[in-house]
Amino acid sequence: MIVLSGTIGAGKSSMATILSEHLGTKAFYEQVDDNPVLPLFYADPKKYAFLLQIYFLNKRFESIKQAMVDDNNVLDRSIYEDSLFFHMNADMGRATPQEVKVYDELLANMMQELPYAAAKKAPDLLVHIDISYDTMIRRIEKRGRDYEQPEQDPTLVEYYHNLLGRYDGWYDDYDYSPKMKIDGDKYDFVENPDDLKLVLKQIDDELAKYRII
Ligand SMILES: Nc1ncnc2c1ncn2[C@@H]1O[C@H](COP(=O)(O)OP(=O)(O)OP(=O)(O)O)[C@@H](O)[C@H]1O
Ligand SMILES: Nc1nc(=O)c2ncn([C@H]3C[C@H](O)[C@@H](CO)O3)c2[nH]1
Repeated sequence: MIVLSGTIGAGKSSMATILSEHLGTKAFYEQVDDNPVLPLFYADPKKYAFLLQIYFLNKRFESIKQAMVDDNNVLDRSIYEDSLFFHMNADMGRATPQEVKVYDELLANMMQELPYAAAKKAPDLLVHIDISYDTMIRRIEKRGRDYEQPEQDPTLVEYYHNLLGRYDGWYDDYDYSPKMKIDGDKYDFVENPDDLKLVLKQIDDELAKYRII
């Protein structure tokens, strides 16, 4: 299983489609447009942070179990990043210490089940798409989900800065599997075929290095 990571608008869903087609495997997407809790969370984060987290945890676990059935399926975001989101929200006062404790214990418990529920526990390769704040905002605007727009909710500027800041340390500390970074500012793998070729070559080389393909 290949897992994509990166902040909001990094290009994970786009890359999940591209990479799974390239490898002839399946993509497993994050539940976003059909997620009933996400708009509620953006409207009232304090009330809905915990519920949203349980929603994502449940859906993510389901996707991991399905994705791990066959080799080289591609997962749009890791379960570890959900925890990053929640801890950041908790530090912003949007979840109680009790909710954090329940979430952390539930996550640990569910992770212990993975070896039984699926062939193995960790991804084969983490592909992290790294983007700057400016690119993040441009992509969020380009995609146009109402509730993510800083124009509508100026508090999102600080939220997005915090999130990006946490991602740097998160990637450096990540050690569950081999990992690689893609420069999402430099390579427009969505609209530029030459950039796409270069990015796919970087991923193929890394997969070959670890004998994943
Ligand atoms: N490398 C890229 N070059 C140009 N446009 C891109 C690139 N990556 C993504 N985009 C565009 O940016 C927007 C966000 O991309 P996408 O939905 O794939 O991000 P994501 O990481 O899955 O976001 P989220 O975590 O919020 O679901 C889309 O409109 C997509 O077409
Ligand atoms: N609070 C919170 N916790 C998560 O685990 C999480 N995972 C994703 N998201 C939000 C970010 C994008 O708006 C949108 C799509 O990634 O969903 C999350 N929000």
